[in-house]
Amino acid sequence: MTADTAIFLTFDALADLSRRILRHHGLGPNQIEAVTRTIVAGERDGCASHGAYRLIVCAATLATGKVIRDADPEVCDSAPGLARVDAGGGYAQLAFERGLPLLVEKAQAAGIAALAINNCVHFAALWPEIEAVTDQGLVALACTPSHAWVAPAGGRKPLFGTNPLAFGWPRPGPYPFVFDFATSAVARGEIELHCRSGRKIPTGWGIDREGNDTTDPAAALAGAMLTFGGHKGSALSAMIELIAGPLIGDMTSAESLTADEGAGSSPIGGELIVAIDPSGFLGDAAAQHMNRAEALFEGITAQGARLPSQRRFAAREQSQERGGVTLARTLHDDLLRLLD
Ligand SMILES: NC(=O)C1=CN([C@@H]2O[C@H](COP(=O)(O)OP(=O)(O)OC[C@H]3O[C@@H](n4cnc5c(N)ncnc54)[C@H](OP(=O)(O)O)[C@@H]3O)[C@@H](O)[C@H]2O)C=CC1
Ligand SMILES: O=C(O)C1=NCCCC1
Repeated sequence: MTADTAIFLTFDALADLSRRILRHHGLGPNQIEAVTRTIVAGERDGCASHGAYRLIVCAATLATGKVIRDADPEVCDSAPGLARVDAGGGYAQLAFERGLPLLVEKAQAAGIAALAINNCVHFAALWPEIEAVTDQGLVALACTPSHAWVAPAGGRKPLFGTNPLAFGWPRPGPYPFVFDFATSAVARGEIELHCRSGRKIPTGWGIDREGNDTTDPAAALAGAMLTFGGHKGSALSAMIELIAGPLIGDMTSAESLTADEGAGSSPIGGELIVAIDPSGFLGDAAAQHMNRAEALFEGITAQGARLPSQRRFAAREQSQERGGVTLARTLHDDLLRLLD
């Protein structure tokens, strides 16, 4: 492992760098803005695997020709509780932004609604979307398949994606309750970052091509990743394959990898987002019951345990105080090279 120095970038400077890189690699203006918002948010919140590093992945994906660069997502009002966005082969971020108002309107009208994003390229963390829904006072759930990189518990060959599952609950104050995790032991991006910086990975994250435990990140990327929590993460991962794949008429992770044809793009397929309005079940009693939920959070933190996203929100506050983010110089250099 080699020592690395750091470089400070204001939020505007990082957004500007992101725009320049994405433009240089041919992405259209609306797509650039939506992607840039999540890149900056990820880095601001200390999410190294889904922040500025993703610009390297975006550039590689754009080079494969698998992203429709100027895709213009189309929203479709498909049923009283259902909305769809056809992402048109572009990134999921713009599709989500276009579909959000209809999802919120439907959840507020019916108490619950679901948004299916179809035909998108997905590389993002799910919490920005979750927070966009909880900002409207709604409970949120989101998931998406990826590429077949993860062995089912008891198996040794990749079948599932790293399939993130994210949940959000609106709370008084600035921050909702949010968790957002891969159903693999860790996001693939985290293993890629270990590979970049020459760090070993813990056992339990992946196995090599021969099915042996490995601490070598490159061997795990070439072999198979493992689910978190054994058969439990495996079952959740299967659920995500189903409800954000066939249920919404989109690809499983295995189908996404086949469609990739070895090009090395980010996953292609769909995402499912569900929004629930607490007053749908509770009417005027919603506030009273939402207060009871606060006792649960208090019960967690009173034991010295932390809430999921607490680290991320602390990182956000620190970034906001400083007005920007700190990037490893090696990463910054690699990003600048993307402009050559
Ligand atoms: N688009 C895609 O296809 C994919 C995207 N991803 C994204 O990758 C990201 C990282 O995933 P993953 O590596 O699994 O994430 P982590 O394991 O780092 O974190 C998962 C969640 O657990 C929380 N958490 C971590 N440690 C604790 C703790 N000690 N106590 C309480 N909560 C804790 C985190 O909060 P905190 O952030 O505060 O630490 C976070 O909400 C996610 O945002 C996910 O959406 C992953 C797979 C595929
Ligand atoms: O880190 C991961 O795992 C992934 N992130 C973006 C999309 C592919 C999987």
